[in-house]
Amino acid sequence: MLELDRLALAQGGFRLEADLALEAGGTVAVIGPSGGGKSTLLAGIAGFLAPQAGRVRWAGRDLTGLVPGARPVSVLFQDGNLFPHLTVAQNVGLALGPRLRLPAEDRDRVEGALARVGLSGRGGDRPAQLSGGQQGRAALARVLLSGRPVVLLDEAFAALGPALKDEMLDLVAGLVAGPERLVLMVSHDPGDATRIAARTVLVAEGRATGPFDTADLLADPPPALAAYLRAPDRS
Ligand SMILES: Nc1ncnc2c1ncn2[C@@H]1O[C@H](COP(=O)(O)OP(=O)(O)OP(=O)(O)O)[C@@H](O)[C@H]1O
Repeated sequence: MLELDRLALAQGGFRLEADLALEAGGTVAVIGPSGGGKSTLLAGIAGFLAPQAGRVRWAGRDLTGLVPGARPVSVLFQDGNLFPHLTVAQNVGLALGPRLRLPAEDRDRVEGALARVGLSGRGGDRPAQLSGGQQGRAALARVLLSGRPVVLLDEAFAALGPALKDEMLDLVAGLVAGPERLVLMVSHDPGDATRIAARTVLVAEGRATGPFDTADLLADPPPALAAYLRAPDRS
């Protein structure tokens, strides 16, 4: 379980409070108005942003004082998930540590992770030789190989076309979001939440609240979310 215990996060003059708990297993969508604090929330969980108050716990372990690399957390952003000068295999292998020359056993594990995301035999390529969707798959392979149970996706697939994005979401639901893991997915598209996230956290008006049943929340949204969902351009 991920616990955000009376957490208070601040960026400049912006302040976000969160006091909620999320059971492991499956995907939780994070939705809310632009500038509402979704990325701030993920930064607080990942450890990029130290809280003003409160604790972050995973499986009962207090993560609050830990640097990002020491947390059981993987993060995927919209861009910049792969180092362009490294091969795909080296990028994926970073999940096992900072070494670029991996022992044979680890090379096998990298190849196994690539196979799971449909990239068998592409380990020697550079990221630029892969399509956008394939780059997303390679980043997911690194998440899988890292074995870190909390996976944060911050608009990770927003740049992909609708069909490719759905493919990536299904890959997340099928491969990443196992019973021991928790995937938190920021998205501007309520359809993403409906597709793979049974639960949703709402981030609006300075608070992260929930989790709510996704279908219930979208069927009867509170005013701040309703106004956002009605907006013609939610990006
Ligand atoms: N580095 C920063 N310094 C000062 N203020 C910041 C910083 N980063 C974010 N903010 C402010 O914090 C607030 C929340 O931003 P955040 O990026 O968390 O929102 P968001 O919900 O992820 O937005 P979007 O959906 O547009 O990506 C905004 O008002 C933003 O201007």
